[in-house]
Amino acid sequence: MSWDLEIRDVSHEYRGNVALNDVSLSFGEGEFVTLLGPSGCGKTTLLRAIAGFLTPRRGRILLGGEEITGRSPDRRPVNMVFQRPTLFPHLNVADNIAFGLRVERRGKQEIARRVEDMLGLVDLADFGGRRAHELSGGQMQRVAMARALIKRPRVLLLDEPLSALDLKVRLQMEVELRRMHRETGATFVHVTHDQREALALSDRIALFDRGRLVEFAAPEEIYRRPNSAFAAQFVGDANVLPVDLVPAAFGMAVQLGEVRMPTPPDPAGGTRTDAGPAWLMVRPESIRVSPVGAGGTSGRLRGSVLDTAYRGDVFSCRLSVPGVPVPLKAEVPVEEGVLLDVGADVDLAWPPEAGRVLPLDRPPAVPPVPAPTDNRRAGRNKGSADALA
Ligand SMILES: Nc1ncnc2c1ncn2[C@@H]1O[C@H](COP(=O)(O)OP(=O)(O)OP(=O)(O)O)[C@@H](O)[C@H]1O
Repeated sequence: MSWDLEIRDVSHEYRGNVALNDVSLSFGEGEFVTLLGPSGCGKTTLLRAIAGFLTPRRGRILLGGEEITGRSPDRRPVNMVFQRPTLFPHLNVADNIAFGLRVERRGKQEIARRVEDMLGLVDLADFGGRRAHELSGGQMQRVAMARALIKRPRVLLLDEPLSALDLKVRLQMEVELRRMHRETGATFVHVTHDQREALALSDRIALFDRGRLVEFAAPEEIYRRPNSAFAAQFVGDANVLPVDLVPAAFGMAVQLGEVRMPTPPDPAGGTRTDAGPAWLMVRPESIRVSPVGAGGTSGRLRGSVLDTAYRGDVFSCRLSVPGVPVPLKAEVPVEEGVLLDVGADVDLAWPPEAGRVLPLDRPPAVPPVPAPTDNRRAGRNKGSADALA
């Protein structure tokens, strides 16, 4: 039997406040799926409905082909790990992990064997005798994982389990989570609003916006070929630029500010034929920035540097382009040594396939373009933030 998890037409409101709006999704057995989206978009509500902590107003949830929508949490092969683990303070790590099996009245030997397996799985083999207050945040979260996994759930629900941890521990735990997922073979359903974490962990990402599922695809697909301006901006913070599609000699052209360019090739094979406003998506790392006239880019698209931030391997910079109401974000590799003085004029270019035309579904949140500054103080981070200092 296959333990696929199916969410069918699920909607939920809290006293008239819509949290989930007709969501349908199915996860294959053993998949690692992340529910991603901004705060309040309904991720936790869906997780709680899968766990059995709430029954959605409408729709059905099936596991292995069997309906579990109204079943109590203890009667579904599902377990949950919370953002902040609550371990029993009077029990040591091994007893905390064993707790669920003791409630099930399993034999002593079986419990001891399974606890040992779990301590190994979460890499805490020598920690069985410690108390909760003798553990770091990351170690507590590992104990919580072991406690949830010891009952061999078919589905493990993870409610932002890494968000309270330091960045370094979080990165380490990401690797560990993937390993635990591989070793247990359970379906992992993980909630986060951190798009970087979702990209790093998931087989597929379900992206939510205001209670609706807006995209469900593999990380690379969402990153490279998002289907909406919202997805492009939420995952990876792409440039989403207002453009006009205008008829040209062969098909359509894209009018960006004062520059007209060919429409990017559409990987789906379709060709846009409807003229009018649209969004053009370009990732910051796809934009090549060069001094005016250099590198044969012929200066079709010219901008000036608004500000820069040194990030170790790249300079993140924002550029103002005439006729474009939002700043363009670009990442310039440090070794290219491009002079990025604030106010400097630069040529911008990107390969045609790096652009993507998106429908005008919803205006992305657009920060106003700050006035260029001529602040040229020494130091690597330059620009409008300095001007405020
Ligand atoms: N118990 C509740 N009573 C009333 N409204 C609620 C309740 N729980 C959640 N909501 C509302 O339902 C919507 C969805 O909430 P939910 O917690 O599912 O979002 P989320 O995406 O998990 O957000 P976050 O990332 O902040 O946890 C929000 O508008 C929230 O205010």
